[in-house]
This record gives sequence, C-alpha cells and structure tokens, in this order.
Amino acid sequence: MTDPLTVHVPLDQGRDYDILIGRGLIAGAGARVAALGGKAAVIVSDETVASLYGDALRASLEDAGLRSGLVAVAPGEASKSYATYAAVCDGLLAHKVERGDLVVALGGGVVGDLAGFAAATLRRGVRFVQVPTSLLAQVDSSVGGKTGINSPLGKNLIGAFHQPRLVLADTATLDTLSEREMRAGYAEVAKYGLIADAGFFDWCEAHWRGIFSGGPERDEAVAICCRAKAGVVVRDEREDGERALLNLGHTFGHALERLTGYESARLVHGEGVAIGLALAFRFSARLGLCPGQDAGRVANHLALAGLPTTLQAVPGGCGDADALLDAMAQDKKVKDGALTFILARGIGQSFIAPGIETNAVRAFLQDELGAA
Ligand SMILES: NC(=O)c1ccc[n+]([C@@H]2O[C@H](COP(=O)([O-])OP(=O)(O)OC[C@H]3O[C@@H](n4cnc5c(N)ncnc54)[C@H](O)[C@@H]3O)[C@@H](O)[C@H]2O)c1
Ligand SMILES: O=C(O)C(=O)C[C@@H](O)[C@H](O)[C@H](O)COP(=O)(O)O
Ligand SMILES: [Zn+2]
Repeated sequence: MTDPLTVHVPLDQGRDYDILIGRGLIAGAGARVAALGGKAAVIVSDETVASLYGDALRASLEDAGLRSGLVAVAPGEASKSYATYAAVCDGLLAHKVERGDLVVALGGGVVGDLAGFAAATLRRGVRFVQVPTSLLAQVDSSVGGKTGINSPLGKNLIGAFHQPRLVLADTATLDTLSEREMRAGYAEVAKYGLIADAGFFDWCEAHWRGIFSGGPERDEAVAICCRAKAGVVVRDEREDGERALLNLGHTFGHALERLTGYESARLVHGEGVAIGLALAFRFSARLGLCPGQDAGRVANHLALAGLPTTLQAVPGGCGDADALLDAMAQDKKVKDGALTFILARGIGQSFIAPGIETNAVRAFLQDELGAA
C-alpha cells in the first residue's frame, strides 16, 4: 500500500481531523481508530457493505485491542428513517457503547448520515469515525458533519451537525460498487467543479472515465473534492452563508427524492442531484444569468457519464409543478417562506440566490415537464 493522501480539516476547539484517502486503508484502520482512545468501536453498516468489508474492519479493530461489534441495517435510502434510527441507537446501546467509545460508520452516505446522527444523540453525543465505501460518501457525505434522517415531509429534516474524528476513505472498496452507484457519486464530483472550480470541471470532462475505472484519477478526484469541501466547512461549518453553495442542484434533487418516496429503486440521491444540477443551470440560463451554452455543456457531460438530466427521466414520474413546489417548500434554505436557490453565472460561478419568485419557478417547471 502506498502512503495515503491526507486532507486536514482544521476545525477549532480540538475538533480538527484528517481525511485519509488510499487503497487498502481498512486493513490498517484498527490502529488509527485505537489511537483516538476508547475501549470499544462499534460498526454501523448496511447488510451489503457489512458482508463485503465488515469482517476485515472488525478484525483490524480487534487486533488493535478494541472491543468491536456490528449493527447492520437494510441497504438503501429508506433506512434514513425514524424506525431505523431507533433500531441503530438501541443496537449501539445493546453493545454497551460508552461515552468514551467510538461509533464507526462503514458504508455509503446513508450509513454515514444515520450512524452519525445516532452518534450525535447517543448518550448526548459520542465520537464517530467515517469509513466511506461509496464514491458519493468518499467525495462528499463523510466530510463536514451533516448527519440526519429523512421525514416523509422532506429530506434530511431531522439531524445534527456532528463532525467525525477521522475519515478513512479506502478507495479499493469502490471496486465492488455498482455502475449505477458510481455514476450517482460522480454527480457530486462534477458538482464541485460546477460550484467554484471551472478548471476541475474541465479536468472531469477529460478524466471522468479514469475515476470510473479505478485509475489514479479516482484518488485524485476524491482528494480534490474533499479539499474543496473541507475549505468551505472550515469557513462556514453551520451553513450561515457560503456552505449553502454545496447545495447546488439539491433544492430540485431533494424534492425529487421525496416525491419518489425515497425508493432507491426509482431514484438515488446522486441521480436527483444530477437532474438538479442540469435544472439549476437551465433555470439560471432562463433567468438570463448564465450562458445557455454552459447549461448545455453541464447536461451533456452528465448524460455522457450516464446520469439523468431531465424531470422526464424520473422512473414513475415526479408529479406536476405544484407537487414539486410543495416538496421544495420544505427545503432548509427557505427563508420567510421564499425559496433560496443556488444558481450560476457560468460553470464554476455559482452563487446563493434568495427570494426567488414561486411563479418564476412554477413556469420553469411547467416548461421542463412539458418538454418532449
Ligand atoms: N452528510 C452529507 O454531507 C451528505 C452529502 C451527500 C449526500 N448525503 C446523503 O448520502 C446518501 C447517499 O449516499 P450513497 O450514494 O453512498 O448511498 P448509499 O449509502 O445508499 O450507498 C449506495 C448503495 O451502494 C452500496 N454500497 C456502498 N458501498 C459499496 C461498496 N463498496 N461495494 C458495494 N456496494 C456498496 C450500498 O449498500 C447501497 O446499496 C443520501 O441519503 C444523501 O442525502 C449526505
Ligand atoms: O455538506 C453540505 O453542506 C451539503 O450540502 C452536501 C450535500 O451534497 C448533501 O447532500 C447534504 O446532505 C445536503 O444538505 P441539506 O442541508 O440540504 O440536507
Ligand atoms: Zn448531496
């Protein structure tokens, strides 16, 4: 194993942490987790990931002198629910996780958000480590401390900010990820170029195949995204300002996830984000903010990588414009009842746009839904 890439997240009050990125990190995870202190490290995972990597991680933890355990949930977005959250908390308590112990989230963003929220609330807060195993989790969800679950009324509406103590992104785990989930994670990779780094979007257009096939581009992309996210999180941990940019594409995407009932078979988060990114750029172009050419370039690239970019692409449909507006009204960026969108003046030039007129959004959505 070559030395992992390291991205440091320099948060204050002793909450700084490292993100390590490289192949084979799970084998040596135990020593790194043990170095954080504590007697026990209990893993939360989903059944798919636990069957692939659970034994190796447990063995590594035990070899390092930690008592380990495993709480496994069903794979998929539906597990970010009140019921599964309760089951995870009770599972961790049954394993006698004490305040000084650690919760280890092994899996994709669903497991990371769920386990992180359980850790944030268990005994009023225990420390946790992220071991992300999906591309999406390695480039985005394992970093920054947003944890939570979904409500039937909207995405991630119940949650807490709770930073991990360490992130171990073993990029070899991506070798077993399905093509569909790789594509979904890639939507969040491209997002980092679209937000504020036009050069990275150019690079993505040239190198995306290497990310998918497991070339050196994969670790490089994970590190670039983590560095970008860490910078934003350190400047604005609780989303009082700049952090909202990380929500590019998500006002639309989260509404689509709610309207498809959080059914991973129909739509996963990254697919919702891909549609949302394309919509955010087309909406920006319609408002005269962004060249239509840029909106076209965004949609073309996402489509080339196999991602959906239109409302028509949602399996089983997504309802009409008013259903979408109703779902978007629960967005956490809503202020005084008005929608805030992340819009763009071009690729890599996103900005926060508060007070967007509902009628303008409705007309846009009606046109999008009517488009053949
Ligand atoms: N907290 C944040 O900042 C943040 C950021 C982005 C997304 N999210 C959340 O992340 C979630 C989506 O995460 P996701 O896309 O990782 O979905 P996921 O956790 O459901 O994982 C996707 C699927 O891939 C499987 N899988 C994961 N790793 C695997 C591996 N190495 N080999 C084989 N199969 C594997 C899982 O079992 C699952 O079926 C959403 O709930 C989203 O809201 C949170
Ligand atoms: O970390 C952030 O901040 C993000 O917005 C990253 C998003 O990719 C992620 O999906 C996040 O969970 C969305 O945040 P939310 O506050 O809209 O739930
Ligand atoms: Zn996201």
